[in-house]
Amino acid sequence: MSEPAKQQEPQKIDIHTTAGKLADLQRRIDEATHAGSERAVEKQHAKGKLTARERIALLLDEDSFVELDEFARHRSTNFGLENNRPYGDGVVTGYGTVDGRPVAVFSQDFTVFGGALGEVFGQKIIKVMDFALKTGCPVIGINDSGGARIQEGVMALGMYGEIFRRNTHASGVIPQISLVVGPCAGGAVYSPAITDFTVMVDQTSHMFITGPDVIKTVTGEDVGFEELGGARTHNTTSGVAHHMAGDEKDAIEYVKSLLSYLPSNNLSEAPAFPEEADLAPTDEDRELDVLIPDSANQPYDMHTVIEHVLDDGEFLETQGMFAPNILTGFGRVEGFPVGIVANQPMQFAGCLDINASEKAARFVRTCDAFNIPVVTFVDVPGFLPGVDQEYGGIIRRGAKLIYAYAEATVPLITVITRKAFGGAYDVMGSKHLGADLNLAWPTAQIAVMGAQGAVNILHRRAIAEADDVEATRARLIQEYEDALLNPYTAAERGYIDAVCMPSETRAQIVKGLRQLRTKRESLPPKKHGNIPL
Ligand SMILES: CCCC(=O)SCCNC(=O)CCNC(=O)[C@H](O)C(C)(C)COP(=O)(O)OP(=O)(O)OC[C@H]1O[C@@H](n2cnc3c(N)ncnc32)[C@H](O)[C@@H]1OP(=O)(O)O
Repeated sequence: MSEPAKQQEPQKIDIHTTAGKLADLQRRIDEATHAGSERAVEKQHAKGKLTARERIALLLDEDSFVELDEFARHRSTNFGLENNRPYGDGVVTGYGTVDGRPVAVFSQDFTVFGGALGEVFGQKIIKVMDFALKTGCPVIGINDSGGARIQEGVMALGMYGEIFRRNTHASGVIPQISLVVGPCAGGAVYSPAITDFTVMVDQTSHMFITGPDVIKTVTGEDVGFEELGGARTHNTTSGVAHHMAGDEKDAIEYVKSLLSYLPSNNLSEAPAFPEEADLAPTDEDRELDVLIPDSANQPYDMHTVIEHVLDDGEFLETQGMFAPNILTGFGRVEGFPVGIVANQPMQFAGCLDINASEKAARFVRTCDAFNIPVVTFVDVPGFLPGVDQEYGGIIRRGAKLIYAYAEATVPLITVITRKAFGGAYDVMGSKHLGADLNLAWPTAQIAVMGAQGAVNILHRRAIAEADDVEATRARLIQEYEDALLNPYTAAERGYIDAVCMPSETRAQIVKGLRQLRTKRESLPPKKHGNIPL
């Protein structure tokens, strides 16, 4: 249990006078803002962590924070809790602005009851979430907590359930961002998991359902906090987190950057800084004309393509450390936010696998929910082969990406830079799934499969019977490449709207997005779809 906050010297305040009542309020405010003991604050700082209020101060514009429920406190009498009733009950909630735009925030205070969530604590979070939903502003949850307050039992669990329900109802209506800057354990992890983005800090953030001790007892596995649920693990292995920050300041800056691309709610426009682009190809644009290697097996960095298209080359990557074979993130074109999805030939040759499919699907749905156009860059040789992929459910999990593109009604522009083979061609924002503008570079190869595989299947017998096997194979490969590995067969059928020079890509995307700004499309009415989960 936390130490009671250091009591101030009793002041001679006559609360029967106006001056006394004002002084009494001041005293209470002071008590509320110093709810955690000095020792607990020192411990917090010693761990390299900020306090709940310091975090809010860093996140919000100066002097913009308006606190709610500062004087709320628990009414629990279990285990002597009645002798320790700090104002605020261990969570600071309220609203304010980030870059002048309204947001709601809750910040769990580890210096009070280890940030553990009780009934009143939960009610405060619920209230501020409801407030955010009613006013249509993003909610940022700062998580640093020992989880359900043990002394309050089922009331704490009930509150978590209420929070999860609100997270779900707010999903796709207002942006929800979780900053995990300390422990977030047990079922408590499911609130951040439902939100749109989770940001963690290296070494000081931990998320897990069951901790190392329980795991050791149940399964015998030896694992430390960091390896089990640290920021690196959730950014590289589980995909739970979207960014690993070096410290809390960096984490908060990332949250602010994310907010700069997102609208306040699903009915409002994302922040834009319109600036008419110069469409004449520049020397920088022409760098793309020499990007694609002559050999189809040689990789290149898809970041280069993305940065050539986005304003000032600025790309805010999400889940940059997870499934690096696909890139997702935000940027601007002519000052308007866009979401980017792109195969990355530098990793697994850009193949789609389970992780990449889920990462991209979630991102496309986030963009669609918040009316942010999606620009997709395609260089995909297919799905990653492997028994573990099949057993892991690549069929149902890969299907999520199809589902995400097919139900998206935001402007969709797709550019095929090189390979678009097999089912992966369909999946990656194809015309057939509903993309509005599909472009291809002259280097595009749109086909059922690559030349080697195709020739082995189509001409197995001819190759086996040939006098010169290698020469025959080479000739057949050449024939296949010349006949099918190009963008023109697709262009003949209108599956590709235009084949353009790589250096024209930026101008094509600018013009396309201008035209699509008035796009309106709706899906058949239904309660909700049944995305393969
Ligand atoms: C639907 C949601 C269901 C759930 O949340 S189930 C999960 C329940 N929570 C847990 O199992 C985590 C319990 N806590 C811990 O393991 C550790 O406290 C934790 C989070 C790793 C932090 O460790 P340390 O940094 O060493 O800090 P510490 O243990 O000294 O804790 C600081 C003060 O906070 C208190 N505290 C932490 N978790 C609490 C809880 N759940 N309920 C009530 N009090 C809790 C702890 O007793 C300590 O108090 P004090 O400063 O000694 O007075």
